[in-house]
Amino acid sequence: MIAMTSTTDAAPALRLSGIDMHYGFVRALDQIDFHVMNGEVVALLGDNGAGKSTLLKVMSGAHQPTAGTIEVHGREVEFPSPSAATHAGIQMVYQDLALVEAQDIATNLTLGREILRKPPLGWLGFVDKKAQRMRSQADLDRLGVRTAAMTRPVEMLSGGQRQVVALARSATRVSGERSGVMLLDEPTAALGYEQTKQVESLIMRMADDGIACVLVTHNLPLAMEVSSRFVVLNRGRKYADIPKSEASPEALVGWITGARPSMFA
Ligand SMILES: Nc1ncnc2c1ncn2[C@@H]1O[C@H](COP(=O)(O)OP(=O)(O)OP(=O)(O)O)[C@@H](O)[C@H]1O
Repeated sequence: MIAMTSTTDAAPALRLSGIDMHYGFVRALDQIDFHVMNGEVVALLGDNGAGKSTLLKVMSGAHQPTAGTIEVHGREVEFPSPSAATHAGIQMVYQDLALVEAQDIATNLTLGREILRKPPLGWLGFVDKKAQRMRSQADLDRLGVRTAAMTRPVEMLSGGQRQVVALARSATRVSGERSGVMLLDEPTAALGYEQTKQVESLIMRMADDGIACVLVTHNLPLAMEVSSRFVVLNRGRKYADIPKSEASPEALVGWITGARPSMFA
């Protein structure tokens, strides 16, 4: 259920306040405040077990927080399920796990937004494969993504190519939505140089289109390249919130390893 309060355009695309999350006796998140504006890429950094994935799962409706509130464009919301978050314009990239192996790239890119053939075949649910291929290719061209031929089944793609297709699919779903928020969990894990560069430019293009992006990654060069702000978690607490102008790789490593004192304790 989505509870509505007032909305303002200056409000963050997504804001979390006072978020606690427990796994049994483990306190994975402790009073986390977080926000991301439209057109901003926020890197969520931290050592193993810091709470990054848990926070992303709270944002995507996969986990319900023990305490705290979530707002989308100034409206207080509740995400009892991932579909409630998707309905509010929040897309989580599930990488290759959510692709349909036996189907081709175009079919995967248009899942849930199929183009039907003209009636009467369209009334019976027959899809227009040619139109789907053309739209998928146009979407990928617009996003600057190059993969295999649109007719290639996903099961014949490399792990890296699958990741790029999954990311592109989320990008096409979220683009054009005023409140679009993209959640990316390690989007370049297992990617080669060329595909990592494609993912970098895809993230920057989404931000240019006004999409709010939250990037969880251990890949500091990627984070430095695309992010406008860096939020560091440490043992479930927000440890630092650093604008790009103050961030250097050395400083970020210092915050991640806990060597520097907290600005926000
Ligand atoms: N399903 C679970 N059950 C119990 N504890 C969990 C579960 N998932 C995560 N945790 C614990 O919650 C804390 C935060 O884990 P989380 O996966 O969010 O960290 P992370 O920052 O994403 O780590 P990594 O970089 O290693 O993926 C850790 O102490 C972890 O052991």
